[in-house]
Amino acid sequence: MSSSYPHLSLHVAGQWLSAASGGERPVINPADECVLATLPLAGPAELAAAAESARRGFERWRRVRPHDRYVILRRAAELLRQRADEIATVLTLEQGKPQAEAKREVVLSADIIDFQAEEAKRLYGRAVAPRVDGILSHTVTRVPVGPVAAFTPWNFPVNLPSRKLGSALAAGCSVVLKPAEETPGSAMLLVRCFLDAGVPPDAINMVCGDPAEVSSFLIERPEIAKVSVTGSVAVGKLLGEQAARHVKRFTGELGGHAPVIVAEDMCEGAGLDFVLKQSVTAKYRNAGQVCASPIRFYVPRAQLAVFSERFSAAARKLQLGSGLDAATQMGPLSHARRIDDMERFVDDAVGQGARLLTGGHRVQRSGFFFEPTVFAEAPASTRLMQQEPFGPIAVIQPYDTLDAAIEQANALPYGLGAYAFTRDLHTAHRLGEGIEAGMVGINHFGVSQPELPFGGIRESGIGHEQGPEGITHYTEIKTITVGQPF
Ligand SMILES: NC(=O)C1=CN([C@@H]2O[C@H](COP(=O)(O)OP(=O)(O)OC[C@H]3O[C@@H](n4cnc5c(N)ncnc54)[C@H](O)[C@@H]3O)[C@@H](O)[C@H]2O)C=CC1
Ligand SMILES: O=Cc1ccc(S(=O)(=O)O)cc1
Repeated sequence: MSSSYPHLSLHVAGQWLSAASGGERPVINPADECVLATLPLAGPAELAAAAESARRGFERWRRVRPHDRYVILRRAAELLRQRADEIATVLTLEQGKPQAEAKREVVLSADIIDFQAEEAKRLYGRAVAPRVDGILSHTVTRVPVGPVAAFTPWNFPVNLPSRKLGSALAAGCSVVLKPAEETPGSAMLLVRCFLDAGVPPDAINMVCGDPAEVSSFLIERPEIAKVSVTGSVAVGKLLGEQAARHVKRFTGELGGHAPVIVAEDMCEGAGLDFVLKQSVTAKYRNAGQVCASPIRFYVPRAQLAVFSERFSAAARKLQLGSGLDAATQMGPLSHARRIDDMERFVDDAVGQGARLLTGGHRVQRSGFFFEPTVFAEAPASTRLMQQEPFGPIAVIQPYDTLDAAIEQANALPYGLGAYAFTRDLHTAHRLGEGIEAGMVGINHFGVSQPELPFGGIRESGIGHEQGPEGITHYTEIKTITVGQPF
């Protein structure tokens, strides 16, 4: 147990619960496999209480004026900033990423909440002129959708709940949050910031448990009006189907398989240095466990050898270690399942003839460490070219023409993040328009910003988070039309 890691509780009906009817499970430090704490798990009794609480919390919170919601949420963001060091340490302990990355995540989360808080004041409606006599007014407004069941994964345990809590609360919704069981500590500290800032205790519930049981239970509850999930395509489809069965609103931020097209004009000199530095940093950030992480790098065939060699050399140099060590550039994967999955991706790619340039193995030490791995020329039939590895594996592919590269980039049934590098404005437009994805970054990887909508097309998801669009997914449109009484 670590003294920097908190005692874990669930938050149900305004109470912090250190024990619950679903039993308990350990939370593991992925850097050394030691137990950090014991997490209580909700059973049906706590889940029902959480849903009922969210109903009560909604009735109260929806009546808080938008300006007052804004003040409370800005305060929550400020508390998050004040507590950033403490929360970042907890995040690193339970998730593994380097502490500086964890701190950036916490501070960025505060900015996300701030932006959505501001949007609470801008949920504008409109007045429409009646077309017939006897009608006084038509008013179209946006109202909060109701209590939200929010499911978030372990790769960004503060950022992803902040996106959902920030937008839902700004809109006037209450929330039952189920953070990942692997990373509940930092989510719990985030929830505390909202409560300490003045969000009514009934309006935020936090439960952990068996993920499938919790989601099935909550989605069926009549109190829950909307389901919001960040996770795999498979889990998104499952929860989306359950939500659709009850005609409940649904937002899904699901997986991707981000391509990176490097144009010929960026393949030498300072251009190539720039692309490689940005690409290796982005690829191995959070050990590749990012839904918009670059995966497939497309380079001109004549440049394949040089690009692959330099990319692999930079990947080999990355310093692996505990996220608490300031020298660490890449931490462990977040849990043991990821290591097994990496090995399956590697075995399948090697078995199908992809060229393994570096890495490919679990690091022989305690903790869930996997070598930064680079493949080249992987057949389209490999699992690596079809499913997101969600880990530190990159694949470098040759292309013959820019149109062929765009075609390959668009070949998968996903479309979340996509990237391209060029110094030519005309090519930048051609790539920006030709690549099919929710977010296309040209000459940089920073597509996720609090001010911009974050979301995917095709199987990568439904709806957006962040930006002015974020809050709208937690509202319904309501029209009130008033006629003369006689
Ligand atoms: N889009 C994203 O940010 C994320 C995507 N993923 C994807 O998921 C794949 C597998 O991840 P793993 O953690 O190994 O496996 P997993 O699929 O068991 O779990 C992924 C996340 O979904 C949650 N989950 C699983 N089943 C659920 C259910 N029925 N209801 C509600 N929540 C559920 C888990 O608690 C966990 O947080 C990754 O390879 C990656 O492709 C995972 C985490 C985040
Ligand atoms: O996994 C999705 C995800 C989470 C966070 C970010 S960012 O930190 O805002 O860049 C990007 C993708």
